[in-house]
Amino acid sequence: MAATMSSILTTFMLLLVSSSLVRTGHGLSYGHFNRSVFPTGFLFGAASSAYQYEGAAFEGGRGQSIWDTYTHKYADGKLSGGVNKEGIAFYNNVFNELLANGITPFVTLFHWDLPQALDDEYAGFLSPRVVDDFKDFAELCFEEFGDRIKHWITMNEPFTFSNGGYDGGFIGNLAPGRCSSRGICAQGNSATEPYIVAHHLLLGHATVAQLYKEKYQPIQKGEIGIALVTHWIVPYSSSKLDIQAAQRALDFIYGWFIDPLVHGEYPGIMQSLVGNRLPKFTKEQSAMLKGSFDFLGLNYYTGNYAAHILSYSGNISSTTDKRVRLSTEINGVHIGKPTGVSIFFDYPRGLHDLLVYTKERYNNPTIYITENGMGDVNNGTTKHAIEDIQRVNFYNGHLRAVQKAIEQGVRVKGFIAWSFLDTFEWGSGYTQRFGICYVDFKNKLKEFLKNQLFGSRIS
Ligand SMILES: N=C(CCCS[C@@H]1CC(=O)N(Cc2ccccc2)C1=O)N[C@@H]1O[C@H](CO[C@@H]2OC[C@@H](O)[C@H](O)[C@H]2O)[C@@H](O)[C@H](O)[C@H]1O
Repeated sequence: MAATMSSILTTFMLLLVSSSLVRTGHGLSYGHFNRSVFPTGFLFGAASSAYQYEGAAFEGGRGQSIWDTYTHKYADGKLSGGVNKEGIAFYNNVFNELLANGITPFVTLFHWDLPQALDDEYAGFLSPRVVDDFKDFAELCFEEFGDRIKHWITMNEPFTFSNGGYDGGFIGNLAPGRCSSRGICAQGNSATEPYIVAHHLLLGHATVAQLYKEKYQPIQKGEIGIALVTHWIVPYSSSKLDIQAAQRALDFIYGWFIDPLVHGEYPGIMQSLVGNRLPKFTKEQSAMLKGSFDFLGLNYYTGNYAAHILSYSGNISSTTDKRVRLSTEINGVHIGKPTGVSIFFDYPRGLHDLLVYTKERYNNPTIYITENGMGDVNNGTTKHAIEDIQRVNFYNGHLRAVQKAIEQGVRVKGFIAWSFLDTFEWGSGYTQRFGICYVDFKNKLKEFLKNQLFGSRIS
């Protein structure tokens, strides 16, 4: 199976902050708030991912991934099968072009598009065999690109891949579309498979991080990390049960991955509530996991309220195990300003609180915000879309939240917006626009800079 780079996370200079938006015409008067209020060297960027951006599903020697199967049904592989030289050439061109334009690439090795051949051969991340193939793929990338790529992210959101792909996740089903509900999924077991997949994702991450730090980092002088995601979770009420429920939700969503990375073990509450359905790390695996990152990538989109529930109906699953009811409103009042995505609300306080929580609970790690953004519904006019005032206000709020956390000692080194362009949004297709640049899907994918940000049209 030809190896294909799973995704590229690149940093573009995000002009939003550096243009210090002081415009009265649209009420966009933010006063003196621009990149100078951030530490010297603070990175601003915008993100992409291979499956969501590239298309060319059958070109350039590219192998099929589980997302090709998933979208083509509903909508490549081992190195022993040979290396796709066209793929290597493609990414050499991408990286060289970025660097030639003063852009620093952050490269994510796995952004959910597992080669279909590995899913066919041994059920992908349900098998420990994936760890060796992921290591081989990562080593190829370090060899081919490590002379120029100095910021590596092993994988994007292992939570979302585990929960969305194997438990009919919160943002809807993701590939490979396995879960317990036979009305939704043809196969799968939500009670066990999310935990098995997450376990192998963590071992894959730790194996690749160990390889890089032992064999490549001394020579290539780069850094390696992982990108995690969580909503910020607020207790639904001040009751002790709801306060405990909020912590439980964070442990089941965020702690599921950051605890093994920082402490070498799953959260205690997961071990007690999931029991023997939760895989166990050997002593060696625990030691390999603990501290297996130079930085943490954090993806943040919204806040949720958490209320305790005594029991749950339906299938036992990684979602119901936490015995929490998540919601986005209390008595009809939403946690933040609504966006074009019905489950995401503009709640910058949550990003601040998540950053301080991470500093205080997980030994103040180096952090990059590797994704933050809002979706608006793809049903307006192009003119309206490139005005994009709500997005400017969204980023203003979230950048201020980051700046406040930095002032409180959180070691945030960069902010990368999701996304550079409007793109394919997984289960939502092309119905939600997250781009800081507009793409006219009906007119040869013409790209537009946003008036508020850049004032003119490109290409
Ligand atoms: N979409 C995600 C996952 C965010 C949701 S996962 C999140 C964490 C969390 O606490 N919860 C709540 C939760 C947790 C557990 C159980 C139930 C509910 C989540 O669901 N991440 C990034 O978001 C970007 C925007 O994703 C869109 O978000 C809105 C969806 O409607 C749309 O389909 C999706 O593409 C993607 O394009 C990137 O590829 C992806 O890395």
